[in-house]
Amino acid sequence: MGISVLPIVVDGPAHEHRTVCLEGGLDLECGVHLASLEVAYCTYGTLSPTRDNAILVCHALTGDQYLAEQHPLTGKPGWWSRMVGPGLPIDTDRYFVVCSNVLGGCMGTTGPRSICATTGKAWDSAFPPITMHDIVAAQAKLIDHLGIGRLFAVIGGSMGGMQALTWAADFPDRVFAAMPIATSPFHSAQNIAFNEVSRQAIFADPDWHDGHYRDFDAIPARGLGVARMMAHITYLSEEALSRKFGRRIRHDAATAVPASSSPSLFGEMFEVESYLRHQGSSFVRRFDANSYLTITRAMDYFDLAAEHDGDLANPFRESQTRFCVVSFSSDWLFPTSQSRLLVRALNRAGANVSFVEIESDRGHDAFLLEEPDFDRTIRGFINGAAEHAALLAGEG
Ligand SMILES: CC(=O)SCCNC(=O)CCNC(=O)[C@H](O)C(C)(C)COP(=O)(O)OP(=O)(O)OC[C@H]1O[C@@H](n2cnc3c(N)ncnc32)[C@H](O)[C@@H]1OP(=O)(O)O
Ligand SMILES: N[C@@H](CCO)C(=O)O
Repeated sequence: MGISVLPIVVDGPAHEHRTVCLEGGLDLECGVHLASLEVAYCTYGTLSPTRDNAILVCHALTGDQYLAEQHPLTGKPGWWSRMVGPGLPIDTDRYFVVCSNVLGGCMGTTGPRSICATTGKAWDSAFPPITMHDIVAAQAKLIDHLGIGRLFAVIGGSMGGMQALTWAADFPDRVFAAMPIATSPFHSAQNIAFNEVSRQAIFADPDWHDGHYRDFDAIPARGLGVARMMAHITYLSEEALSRKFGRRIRHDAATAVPASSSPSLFGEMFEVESYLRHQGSSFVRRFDANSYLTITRAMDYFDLAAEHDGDLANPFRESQTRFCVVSFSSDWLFPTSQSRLLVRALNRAGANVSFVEIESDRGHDAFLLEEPDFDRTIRGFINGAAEHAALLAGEG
């Protein structure tokens, strides 16, 4: 197995960034065999001699492995820097934390930008369709490579929560505790609809070139930017947008973030428009359109009950995993009602499950923000699971 190790940087908890080429490639659910599987990942903390302290953190749709240190493209802190580190709720003094870029991504793990072994060219839009099971299977190969049998915990928000659930369903003996956050056991019709609008925005961009835009030295920046603008609205809430911007007009419209195509009508724009343009244009600088299409599709396919004879309890029967399901009260993208469905199914399956709805008016992305109750919930669940593990070890 080939490994490249990037230097440790000292802007967060001690960590390593690596890309590993995993032998044997990966058989995808669609029937395609990926001859080469590379996984880019970051680790924080130290694996215990008994290898029982590993926490896998799974990222959301546009996240990546830069969990708790500076992002190389944006220069910003890792997306969960406030959650992962020494003494933080996911405490790197106690736990060995792993976060990998998902299969299909664009930050080093095999995805549309990778070279197809058969053609010798980048896959681009010919990258095969993948599922949440494929994403998790690639992570499982990484966890094997790290010599970890059972993960102490798998934690993730949004699409990261879909991965946490898939881990518990596909590898019940390898997950001691699971925390699916702001997520759902299936992607709803409304969410598929939003994804489809995003995809159509990309396809409508004249720089799309059937997904082979890189051959034309182009990127479908307008389409991808609009896709992100639209999606970003779904990550917030009416309250959050009203509080941030209300109906305020941006008076320095001339110097505001430019629109990707047309000028602002009437020479002025609302602050919220400027904000969304900023979100769209900064996203385009860090993400690839084909990865966006690949991963949104994987989310759309996700439906754990449908795969198990229509009963969501089925994948969790016999499960020994401790679950803590977390939702946010103002999350209308992955509403609490979907978490409740999951909790009911876990109860029917006889699983060990707790459920917390965090009061927040900041919408879906609240899981990325400062929410003291949420921090306490994560810390409490991890501590409780550790006590349980110690008890079991004592009994054994
Ligand atoms: C789980 C994972 O894997 S993480 C997923 C990938 N990461 C993300 O999705 C993070 C991107 N998302 C965000 O930044 C989301 O906005 C949030 C909700 C998480 C952050 O919320 P907040 O910290 O409240 O930041 P906010 O939403 O106000 O956005 C701040 C940005 O908007 C800009 N901004 C704010 N107001 C305006 C305005 N009127 N006009 C233009 N830009 C504006 C700020 O300058 C800042 O820009 P920067 O990010 O380039 O520094
Ligand atoms: N804002 C996060 C969560 C979306 O579910 C992301 O872009 O990945």
